[in-house]
Amino acid sequence: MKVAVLGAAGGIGQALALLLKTQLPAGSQLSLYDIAPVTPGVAVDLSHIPTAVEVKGFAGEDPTPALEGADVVLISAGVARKPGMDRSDLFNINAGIVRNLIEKVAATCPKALVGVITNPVNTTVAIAAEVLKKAGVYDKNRLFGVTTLDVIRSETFVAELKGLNVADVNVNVIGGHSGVTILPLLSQIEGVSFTDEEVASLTTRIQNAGTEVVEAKAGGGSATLSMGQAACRFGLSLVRGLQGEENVVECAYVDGGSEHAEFFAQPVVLGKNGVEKVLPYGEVSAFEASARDSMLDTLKGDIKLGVEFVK
Ligand SMILES: NC(=O)C1=CN([C@@H]2O[C@H](COP(=O)(O)OP(=O)(O)OC[C@H]3O[C@@H](n4cnc5c(N)ncnc54)[C@H](O)[C@@H]3O)[C@@H](O)[C@H]2O)C=CC1
Ligand SMILES: O=C([O-])CC(=O)C(=O)O
Repeated sequence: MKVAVLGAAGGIGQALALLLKTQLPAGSQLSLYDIAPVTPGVAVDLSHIPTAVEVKGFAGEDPTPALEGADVVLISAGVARKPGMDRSDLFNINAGIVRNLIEKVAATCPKALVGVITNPVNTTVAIAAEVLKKAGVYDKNRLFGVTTLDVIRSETFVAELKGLNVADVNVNVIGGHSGVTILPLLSQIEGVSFTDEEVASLTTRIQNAGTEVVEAKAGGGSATLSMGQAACRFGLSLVRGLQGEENVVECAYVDGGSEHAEFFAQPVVLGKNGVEKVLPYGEVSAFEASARDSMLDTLKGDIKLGVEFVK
């Protein structure tokens, strides 16, 4: 199994690479690429950790050598937010970065499962899809916006609030990955009840959790360590699916035939070809139905921006 990380010298990339070096199945290859010249050094550094995962690092303008033979590609290349910025403020720089990297994916490893972390995810995934379509290699089951950070945050915050063992808490988060498009389905959590005030404040906290980190880091970037963990969880789930494990389920932002929007985050079963099945997200409360319906204009606008960028 070969996993490539693009943006591997960055805050997320290095955390993710470390976790993958220690957690990928024995015999895997980890391929690290970033424009930063330090990247081969990051790979040498990681290669001294005694696990049966081979690490190689590549720097420079062309990601092709890093992508050859990749089964999974995780992309965190791009710029991160500073206080006062919205995720959509990253579009001007990150749209072009994602487009260029996906062009190389299309040419080098078109069958790879691709997880896009780079913000604004609602838009960069639409860009990736359009680039893959242009190249004639688009397979909607192989492209994912990584929204796992919203899931692990929801699980953490719910467990804290209710005094639960976080390992027992599972939360589906649907929609997209910014502001009001992030919708945790708190009403579905088994054995837990919330007051209306708790639902409203917890939902807002989960939607603004990225900003919470951006402000706390005071100009030093956005979430990197929790995102490294989230991306590792998602990447390992992609690998487990590819290896034929059954019942691997994650929420992800996919082109899954949703009635709501062209791309929509919801639970999917992962398998040998990526998305094996899109699962219904189940019953929602009146609060959640209203939040879902009122996010759709924003989400569709974000998607349209990505489609138009490539056209
Ligand atoms: N999906 C999600 O839940 C989350 C997404 N993010 C996003 O992830 C992205 C990366 O964040 P960080 O790692 O904190 O940023 P960072 O600035 O620490 O790292 C980004 C890396 O990308 C590299 N890079 C820039 N252009 C490149 C290119 N053309 N090819 C290859 N590498 C390139 C840079 O050299 C740098 O090493 C940001 O867009 C951020 O908003 C951050 C947190 C959560
Ligand atoms: O908020 C940001 O800019 C980074 C991000 O996507 C998150 O932490 O959820």
